[in-house]
Amino acid sequence: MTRPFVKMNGAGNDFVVVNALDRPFTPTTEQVRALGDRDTGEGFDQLIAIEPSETGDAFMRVWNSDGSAVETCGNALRCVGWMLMQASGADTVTIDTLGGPAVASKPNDGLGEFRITVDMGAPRLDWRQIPLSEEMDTRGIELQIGPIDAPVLHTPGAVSMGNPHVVFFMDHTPDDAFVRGSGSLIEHHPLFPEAVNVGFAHVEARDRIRFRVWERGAGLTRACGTGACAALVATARRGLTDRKATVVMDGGEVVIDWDEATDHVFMTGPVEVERTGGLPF
Ligand SMILES: N[C@H](CCC[C@H](N)C(=O)O)C(=O)O
Repeated sequence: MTRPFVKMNGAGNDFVVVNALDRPFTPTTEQVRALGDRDTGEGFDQLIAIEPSETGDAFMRVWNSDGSAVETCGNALRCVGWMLMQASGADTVTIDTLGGPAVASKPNDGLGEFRITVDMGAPRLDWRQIPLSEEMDTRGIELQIGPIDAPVLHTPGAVSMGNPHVVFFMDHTPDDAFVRGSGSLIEHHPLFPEAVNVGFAHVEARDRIRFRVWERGAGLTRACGTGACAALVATARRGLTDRKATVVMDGGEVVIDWDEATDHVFMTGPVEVERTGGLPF
């Protein structure tokens, strides 16, 4: 019995999204890796399953392309939110994740129907919530990165959006070699017991960040929604940006607004449907 899926992306971060509302979907790590292979499988950054939820409109389960099951995925929350609103006609939906609930809504920003706003909830900023393996001020953590002695990599910020992020404050936009080399070295650094998504934020203005990312379990991707949220929070905490900024990533841009009254982070950005298909299980 094949399982239909929709291939989607949010700012170029791409997903295979399967419907598990009527039938459980429990892929093995090897099956996820095989599906994620861009040469021999469907190819994706993350595999997403929409499951029933007791408390929300649906539960979103996330696997990285390396097969690791993770807490949440910001760009996928926009895609799943769009799908659920298309199916129900609702203007807002609540999506539960292992990283906490998120509320997706239509931004009505006059920029068309393929844009969704997600209330990502409050950032988690205590060292134990990232988590880090020792107590530190998460506005600027002390990170020794082996052979790399690049001053630009000193005292990054650490933020959790339900998943762990470290954000480096760059004076330029790094090239692929730097993102791959530094990101792959830092992703499994012992300071991060659950590993970490590695972001590089080049603040171009108080309301504009050029952001590149090496994702935990997926490598260099064209965008990372939770990473964009973490970048805004980390740069705002350092006084480098206002609490609202456009985050420009390789595959597109999102607007991140860290609301002072609620402490919630709101992300608005694009959704794209690429194609449909069927999985063999
Ligand atoms: N690689 C992430 C999961 C996907 C997050 C990203 N694609 C997003 O849009 O937030 C992690 O291991 O925490």
